[in-house]
Amino acid sequence: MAAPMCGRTCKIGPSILNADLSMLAAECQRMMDSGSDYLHLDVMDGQFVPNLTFGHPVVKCLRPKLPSVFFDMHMMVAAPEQWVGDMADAGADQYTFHIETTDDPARTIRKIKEAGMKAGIGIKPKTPVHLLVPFIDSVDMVLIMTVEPGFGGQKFMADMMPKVQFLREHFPDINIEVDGGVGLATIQECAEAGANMFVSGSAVVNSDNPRETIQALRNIVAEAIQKSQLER
Ligand SMILES: O=C(CO)[C@@H](O)[C@H](O)COP(=O)(O)O
Ligand SMILES: [Fe+2]
Repeated sequence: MAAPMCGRTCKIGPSILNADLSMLAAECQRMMDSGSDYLHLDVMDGQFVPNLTFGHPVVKCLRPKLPSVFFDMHMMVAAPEQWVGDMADAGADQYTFHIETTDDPARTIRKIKEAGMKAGIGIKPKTPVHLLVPFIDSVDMVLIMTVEPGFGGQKFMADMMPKVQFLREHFPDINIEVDGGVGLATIQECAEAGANMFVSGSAVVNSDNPRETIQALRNIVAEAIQKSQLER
């Protein structure tokens, strides 16, 4: 299962955005049966991103069918504080908002934690990584988007890796999640840069053998960690 990275475990969390959403619960179960560590659920409101997916009512239906699965909510919404209570009640475990959507990230983080969820903070490709620094110590995870948020199946943006490197160098023990275009051809550079939580959507959901793909992703990450440790 998950491998250690700089004191943090490495985890693979499929995004089900490009799954058959008419069979969402079954698709989520299929991903977990294939060896995933958690599920990354993309919530889009059509305002922050030009796409619309689902909200807390769907999460509320999923939770009893997947009682022990970690739900990593990627909240691509213009008003993240509006949905904190509903998502917590629905059974979300982690609530990741985008720093671009709030005038007071510290207040947003506080509200998420008061609701009993882990807090994640994310940035879009054009947002500089230094804006995250004041909040790193109060969140459970940082999300570095490696595509422009809104859709699955986009091309990985390798020029986001310096953001991951910066964070890992300055904050060796935080959870750093990468999200967007992460697959067999791109996960190595994510791991080498220092990410330890890997969202992979199309690469896993559309795979003929998701279990094999997830295991291959894990192997690439493990090799990258070993290589980086040997080079120290
Ligand atoms: O948040 C998003 C897109 O906005 C991601 O979670 C994607 O859904 C990941 O899918 P792939 O790029 O891996 O296909
Ligand atoms: Fe996402």
